[in-house]
Amino acid sequence: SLSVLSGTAVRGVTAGGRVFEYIHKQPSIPTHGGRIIPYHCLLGHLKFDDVHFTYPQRQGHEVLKGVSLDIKPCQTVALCGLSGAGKSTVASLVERFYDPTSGKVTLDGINISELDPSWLRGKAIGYINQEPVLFSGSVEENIKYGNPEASKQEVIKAAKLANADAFIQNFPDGYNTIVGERGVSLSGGQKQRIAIARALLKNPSILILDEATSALDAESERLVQEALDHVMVNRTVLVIAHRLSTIKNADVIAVMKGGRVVEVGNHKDLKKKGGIYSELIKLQESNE
Ligand SMILES: Nc1ncnc2c1ncn2[C@@H]1O[C@H](COP(=O)(O)OP(=O)(O)OP(=O)(O)O)[C@@H](O)[C@H]1O
Repeated sequence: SLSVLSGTAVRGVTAGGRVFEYIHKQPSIPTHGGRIIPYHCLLGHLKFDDVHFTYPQRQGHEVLKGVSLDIKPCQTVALCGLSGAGKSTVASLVERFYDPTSGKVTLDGINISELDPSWLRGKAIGYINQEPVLFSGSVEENIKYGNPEASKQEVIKAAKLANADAFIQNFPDGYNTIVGERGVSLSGGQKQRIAIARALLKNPSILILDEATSALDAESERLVQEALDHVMVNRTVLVIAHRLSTIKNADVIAVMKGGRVVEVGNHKDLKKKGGIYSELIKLQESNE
């Protein structure tokens, strides 16, 4: 028994070592400290000014090569382009997971490197992607993660706007149903609607949507899109788009290629222009 136990102990110590290595890791961008824009003054004007960026892990491969983009308050701006063009990297810089190598990203004219990252990510920006993370806990707790101080009424109101209330009420324990690893498993569309309810409770001025409506069946997609239409009102929205059909109504479409923004305009104008955007549309239509 002792010989078996010693093997287990060695494996435990090695695994524990790795866990503590992560716990003690210091992020190069501090998580707290810096300026905060009071909620009533925050407009949500995002600007990229000649931003160059190289991932620290991949020196010598510049991913953004002078991106300039002006996203006015309450505008919906969609980024599209082929895979690897740099769309998700733009979103990572908005959330300040990295700092640009040169150039700057500003929010209401303030360089985001001067802003408190925990405020930026926790209050100013909401992020919805196609694989939302749900924690082991009740549906209510999962929605409340967007704003822990919210009341039950506010949670229900957000769930209704996110088209989630009906399926939640159908669960045996309603809002107290446990989801995640040890609870009910939810479909992709249901998870997304919970994530949207969470974002509604958080009420951020800027919303980043990363491919939020892909990989769903038609009915689910309609419900998610309707919920997104509610959450997009009165906010600055940056959509990272792959399927062009979902971004036709965006105020501005920015087409990226090889780390640069190569075309900017609305759907009608870009289609008429006959450039890269119209090529992408043709490419997508021939694949469908
Ligand atoms: N964490 C990372 N470390 C190093 N290189 C990365 C990292 N993330 C992305 N890249 C590289 O940066 C480039 C741009 O990737 P990015 O994900 O921003 O493109 P994208 O347009 O969003 O692509 P997709 O549509 O496939 O998501 C690619 O060459 C990619 O390999």
